[in-house]
Amino acid sequence: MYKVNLPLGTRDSFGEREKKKYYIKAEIEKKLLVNNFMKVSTPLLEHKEVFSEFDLKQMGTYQLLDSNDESLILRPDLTLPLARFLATNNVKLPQKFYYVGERFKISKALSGKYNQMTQAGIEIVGYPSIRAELECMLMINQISTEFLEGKAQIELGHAQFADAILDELTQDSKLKEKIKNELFRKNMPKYLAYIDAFKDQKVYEFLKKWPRLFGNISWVLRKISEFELPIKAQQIINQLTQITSWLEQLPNQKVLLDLSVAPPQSYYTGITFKGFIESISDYVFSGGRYNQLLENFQEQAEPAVGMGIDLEILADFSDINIEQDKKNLLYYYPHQLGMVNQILKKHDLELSMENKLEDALLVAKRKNVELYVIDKGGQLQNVIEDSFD
Ligand SMILES: N[C@@H](Cc1c[nH]c[nH+]1)C(=O)O
Repeated sequence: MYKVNLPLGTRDSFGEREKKKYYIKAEIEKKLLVNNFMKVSTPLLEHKEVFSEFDLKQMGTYQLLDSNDESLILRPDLTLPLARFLATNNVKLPQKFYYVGERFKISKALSGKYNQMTQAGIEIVGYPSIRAELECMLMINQISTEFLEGKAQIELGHAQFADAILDELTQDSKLKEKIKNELFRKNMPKYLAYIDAFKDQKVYEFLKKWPRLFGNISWVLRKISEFELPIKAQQIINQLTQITSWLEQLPNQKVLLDLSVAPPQSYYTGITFKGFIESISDYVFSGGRYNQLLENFQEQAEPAVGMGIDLEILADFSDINIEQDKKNLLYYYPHQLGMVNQILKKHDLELSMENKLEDALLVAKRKNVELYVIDKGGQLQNVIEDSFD
């Protein structure tokens, strides 16, 4: 017997779930194509170096060897392959791109998570304007409204906020990393021990409150206004305050702010955002600005903003109902195949699979649809049950 069980962390997806996923994917793609996003498909496999940005072991990537014993990676992320693509193809910038594809990460055993996920994503490259971030957030709001009953909340952050605070305190980059680490993990005892060194400084009051500065946006902004921050940090706060006031105009959109969280990806350099629904821990949307990333692949940096959209979560948690019209059936004889071909161009019919007309009729009755046959003149005839009596 062949082995029939699947590798750990993988699954078959089929039937209603797969239909829902396909529908959502198609709707998102349609929206992006009409908005002039260019579709890009890159391979599942890339050279290891494309992901130098990541700690591949910690991330849990699949590594394979090609015929030259060279390490290849099953992509854990689709933004880095797109950056590699831009450096190797002469595509005109600025430009908006999108992709839909599989990504792979080995999750912890028994975590209940899958190692292969379909992700859609957009990358808006070459535009320094805040309009790039706003377009992503508008899209989160629209997808949430269409597929998640408006339940997705947006959580804003900034990849440089922590450095903007810590750069004013110390030049010791190792210490800065340690403080950030404990702050992001909300490990209070260790965090407090590290910041003790700055007890005599004005910013110490802020440092003590920092790990708790997340949640309702007006609450966080009110709290933070009690402190005098370094100029760069204050500029970030001003920018986030401004964006928040714009986001308030989106229908039904809850917005949160987290100033003590690690940026979702190491390559972000500016505003970051995640979209989540309350009942689940994984994010449906995750993105941010990454102005330096392209410099790793080519000479010139490019301003860029992008986000990933988790199609698995959308398929699992969307309650859209994909109503399918019931199709009437066509019973035909194999020698009528040419006529069938003509008829299907004009009529929306499903072909009966039964060999016998009476069986086809039984199926049609069970499905509560009409049954048609093709008469000698090539015309459709509705089959009336009495004809069998
Ligand atoms: N690649 C990121 C999402 C993203 C796209 N563009 C920028 N960020 C992720 O998977 O989290």
